[in-house]
Amino acid sequence: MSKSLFTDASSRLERALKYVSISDDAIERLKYPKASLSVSIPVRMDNGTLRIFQGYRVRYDDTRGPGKGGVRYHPNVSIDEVQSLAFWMTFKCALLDLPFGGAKGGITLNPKELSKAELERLSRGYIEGIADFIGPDIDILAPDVYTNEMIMGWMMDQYSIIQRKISPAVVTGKPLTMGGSRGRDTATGTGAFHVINSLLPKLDKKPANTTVAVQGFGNAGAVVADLLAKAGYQVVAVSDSQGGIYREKGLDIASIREYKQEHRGITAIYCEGTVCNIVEHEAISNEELLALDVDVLIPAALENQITAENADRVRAKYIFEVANGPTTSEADRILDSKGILVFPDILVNAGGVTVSYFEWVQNRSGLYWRLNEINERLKERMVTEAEKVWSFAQEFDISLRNAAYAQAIARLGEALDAKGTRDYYQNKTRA
Ligand SMILES: NC(=O)C1=CN([C@@H]2O[C@H](COP(=O)(O)OP(=O)(O)OC[C@H]3O[C@@H](n4cnc5c(N)ncnc54)[C@H](O)[C@@H]3O)[C@@H](O)[C@H]2O)C=CC1
Ligand SMILES: O=C(O)CCC(=O)C(=O)O
Repeated sequence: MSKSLFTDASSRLERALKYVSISDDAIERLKYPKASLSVSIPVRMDNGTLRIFQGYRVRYDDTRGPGKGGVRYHPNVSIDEVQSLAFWMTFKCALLDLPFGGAKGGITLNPKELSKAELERLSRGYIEGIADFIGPDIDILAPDVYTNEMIMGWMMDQYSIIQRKISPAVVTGKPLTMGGSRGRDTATGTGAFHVINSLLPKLDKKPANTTVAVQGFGNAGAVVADLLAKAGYQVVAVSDSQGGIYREKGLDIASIREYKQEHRGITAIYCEGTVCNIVEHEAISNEELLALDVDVLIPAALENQITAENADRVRAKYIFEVANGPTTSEADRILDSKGILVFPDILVNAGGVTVSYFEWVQNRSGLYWRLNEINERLKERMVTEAEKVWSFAQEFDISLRNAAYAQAIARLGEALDAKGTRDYYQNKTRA
């Protein structure tokens, strides 16, 4: 039987514990999710029938602050996946020193099959189901795969209706007009760009002689591809769920982004003003993209993409994980034995939750920041944490993943011990 995603995810905790000293009580607490909720969501479809959808929210840990994490709409969403994503959020928020714990949510569906009205009823129904489990000081939602600012707006509105007060801080990634933050839509890709652009020079890589392939051309992948191309990197391949495109001379990412917005798919296109032409390229599968002979590979779609089955075929020198959990722990060992450096998800994709934190702060203070203030603060945080992970890995000669986890675990251990085990309270209530 294959390992569950959560078993695989938690093996990262086990491995990194070697490099940090925290109490046995804290270790035990970190092995289990604090609370999980599963809800059935009845939705009246446009044709009059009633359909029941399955939704989840898991709050993995809230020792350092309220739970924080996105909501995914995807056919493969399961409690195992949501729990793993909530686990990763816990270590990500601790690594970036954000005053949040980790949480995540999801609904099992193919959102492309629903009309806009059905999606709205579903999103509001999800909030009805989990309203008692979330809140600005309890657990705060955000976008993830196949959810966006429109959906976040509906969720925030529904929560406010239930509470009978405007509660913008319960959801981040909202439309600007509903209290969203400038820069949240591009934050994940922008944060990843800063990590890549600040760490590659340490490996003597300059943009012009660095080729890049990006798997997943959504909110996270398209933005990082665009920023890398603008900075002079050679982005030679990109893909979405339908497959990918490869062009040895490099792709015009800005034109491909525009094309994708209008047509939903991707093609190698070059636009000058209003004139666009499809340029010669090779159509490749997602599997082929992962095996391209490039310097940098950026998985930015889903988990479990680089596994024991295909890790041996990876030829990139550096992997920057923009997706959550794209590399399995067995694949990690194979990549390591081939000398491929993996820059871990909990560092590389943390720009999204960092600007979500800024949005939450703005909602609570009522004072809204300019885009350049957001981007400067984001850059400063990402570069600082990337440097710390890099130096820790160098100092102890360990993988970047172990270095990132060790630092996050140290912060979590400190917070768990500061709260104590609450034995006194529990014994008293039992007596
Ligand atoms: N949106 C955010 O703020 C954050 C997202 N992430 C992670 O980044 C990854 C991507 O998320 P988003 O860009 O937000 O989602 P999105 O919904 O905006 O885009 C997903 C992209 O992946 C493509 N895709 C789906 N299945 C694929 C497959 N099997 N192979 C190749 N491409 C596939 C889709 O066509 C789409 O282009 C996820 O792992 C997510 O958890 C991580 C941190 C923050
Ligand atoms: O912005 C957030 O709160 C969380 C984004 C997210 O789901 C993630 O980082 O995986």
